Amino acid sequence: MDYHIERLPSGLLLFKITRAEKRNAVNFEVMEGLQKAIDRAQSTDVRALVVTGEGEQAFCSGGDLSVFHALRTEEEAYSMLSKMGEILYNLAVLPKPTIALINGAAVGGGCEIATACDFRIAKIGAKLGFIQGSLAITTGWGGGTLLFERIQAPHALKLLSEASIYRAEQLDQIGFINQVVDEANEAEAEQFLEKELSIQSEVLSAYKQIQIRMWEVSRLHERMMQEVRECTVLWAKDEHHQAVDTFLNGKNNH
Ligand SMILES: CC[C@H](C(=O)O)C(=O)SCCNC(=O)CCNC(=O)[C@H](O)C(C)(C)COP(=O)(O)OP(=O)(O)OC[C@H]1O[C@@H](n2cnc3c(N)ncnc32)[C@H](O)[C@@H]1OP(=O)(O)O
Repeated sequence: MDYHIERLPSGLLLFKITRAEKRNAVNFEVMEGLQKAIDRAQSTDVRALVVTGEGEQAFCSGGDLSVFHALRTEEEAYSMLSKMGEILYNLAVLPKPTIALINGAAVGGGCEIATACDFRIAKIGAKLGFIQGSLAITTGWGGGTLLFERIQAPHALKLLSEASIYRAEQLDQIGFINQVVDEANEAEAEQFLEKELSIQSEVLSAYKQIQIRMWEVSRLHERMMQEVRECTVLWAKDEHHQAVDTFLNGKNNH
C-alpha cells in the first residue's frame, strides 16, 4: 500500500503517505487513501486527523511526475486535478481539527495538501515551496485558493508567485507554519492539540463550522474548482510538459 491509516490511542487518526522512495509523491492510490482517511475521520471515535509522510526526508513532493506526466491533454489533466481538488476541499471542511505534520520536504502539491489542513507543524529545517510555477503551471488542487484563506494576501501572492523553496522557520514568521518542532512525530502533534483534546468534540466541531459557513458564503469550493480549471489549461501547454521532461530526464541521467 502507498499509504497507511491508523487510529492512535489519543483518538487522532493518522494518514501517512508511504512512498518515501518517491519522496511521498501523490499517485491515484494515495488520493483514494486520503479520501478514505477523511471518511474514517467522520467517525465519533476520531478527535482529529493528522496527515504526514513516511521517512525523514519528505512530507510530500506533490504529484507523481512519473505517472502524471502521461496526462497530456486538458481533459486528461482536469480528470486528475479535479479529483484531488475535491479531496482537498473535503479535507479543508472536515468538521474536526486537521494537522499537516511536515516531517520533511513539502513541495508543489505537497504544500497544497498542507494548506488544506487547519494547522501546519513542521520539522526544523524542512524545505517547503509552491514550486508549481517552475513547471509552468499554477497550483492545481485548490491549494493556492486555500493559501489566501490561511495567511495574509501579500504573503500568499509572494509564496505562490516566487515558486521558491523556503525553510519552515521562514514560513513560521508569516504564519503559514504554526509550530516548528524537532522531529515532527506523532507525540508533537498530540501535544499541539493537547488542550483541544480535553474539550468536547461537539464544541470543536461547532467552532470549525463557523469557518466552514464563512467558506460557503465566499464560495470556497467554486473558487478552488476555478483554480483547477486554470491549472488545467496551463498543464496542457508545451512549456509544462517540457519542464516535467527536464525534471525526469535529469533524474534519469543520474
Ligand atoms: C497540482 C500539483 C502538481 C501536480 O503535479 O499535480 C504538483 O505537485 S507540481 C510539483 C511536482 N513535484 C515536483 O516537481 C517535485 C520534484 N521533486 C523534488 O523537487 C525533489 O525530489 C525533492 C525536493 C522533493 C526532494 O529532493 P531529494 O534530493 O531529497 O530527492 P531526489 O530529488 O533525489 O528524489 C528522490 C527520488 O524521488 C523521486 N521523486 C521526487 N519527487 C517526485 C515526484 N514529485 N514525482 C515522482 N518522483 C519523484 C525522484 O525522481 C527520485 O527517484 P529516483 O528513482 O531515486 O531517481
